[in-house]
Amino acid sequence: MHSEIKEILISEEEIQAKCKEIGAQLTEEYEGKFPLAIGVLKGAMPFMGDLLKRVETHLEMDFMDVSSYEGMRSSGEVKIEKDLNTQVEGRDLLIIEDIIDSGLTLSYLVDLFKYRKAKSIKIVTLLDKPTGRTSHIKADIIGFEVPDEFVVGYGLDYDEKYRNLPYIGVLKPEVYGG
Ligand SMILES: O=P(O)(O)OC[C@H]1O[C@H](OP(=O)(O)OP(=O)(O)O)[C@H](O)[C@@H]1O
Ligand code: HPA
Ligand SMILES: [Mg+2]
Repeated sequence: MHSEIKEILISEEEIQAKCKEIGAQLTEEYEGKFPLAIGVLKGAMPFMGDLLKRVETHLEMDFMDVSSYEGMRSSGEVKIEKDLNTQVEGRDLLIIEDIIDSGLTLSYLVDLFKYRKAKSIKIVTLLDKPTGRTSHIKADIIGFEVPDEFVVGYGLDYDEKYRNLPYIGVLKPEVYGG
C-alpha cells in the first residue's frame, strides 16, 4: 500500500500535533456548552477519533453518512446514506470533516442543520483545498491547506482504499491510470 504513494504531504506527526492544538482550542470554546460533534462519514472517522480525544470538556457524538464522490469526481449531488440519531434543534453543532474541496457536502449539511434550527454551527476540517471550491463555504477551523491534487490517507479514499494510511499523501499516477 505505501509503495503506491508518490509523496507524503502531511506526516502522521504533523497531524497528531494539529489534533492536540485544535483540541485545546475546542476545549476553551465549548467549556460548559455540551456541543453535538457530528462526524461526516466515512472520511472524517480517523480525524474525529484523534481530535476529540484532545477535547477536555463534555460533548456528545453523532454521525452522518453522506457521499457525493465517484472515484475522483464529485457527482454534484449529495446523498444521505445515514442521518443523525440526535435532534439538532437548539444545539451547538461542531461538524467534523476530513476535507473541504468543492464545498458541496458542507453547504448541503449547513443548510440542513439551519433548517433543523441548530443554535450554532461550527465547521472543523483537517484539510482545505480552496482551489476546488464551487460552493461558497468556509470552515471555522482548518488544519492544513492542500494543493490542487487528489489526496488520500487518514480517512480520504480513492475507490474506498487508502483510508487507513496514517498520513496524507498523493498517489502515483499509474495507480489511477493517469
Ligand atoms: O467539498 P466536497 O467536494 O463536497 O468534498 C468533500 C467531501 O467528499 C468526501 O466524501 P465522500 O462524499 O467521497 O464520502 P466518503 O467520506 O465516504 O469518502 C470527503 O470526505 C468530504 O466529505
Ligand atoms: O482530494 C480528495 N481526496 C479524497 N477524497 C476527496 N473528496 C474530495 N476531495 C478529495
Ligand atoms: Mg471519498
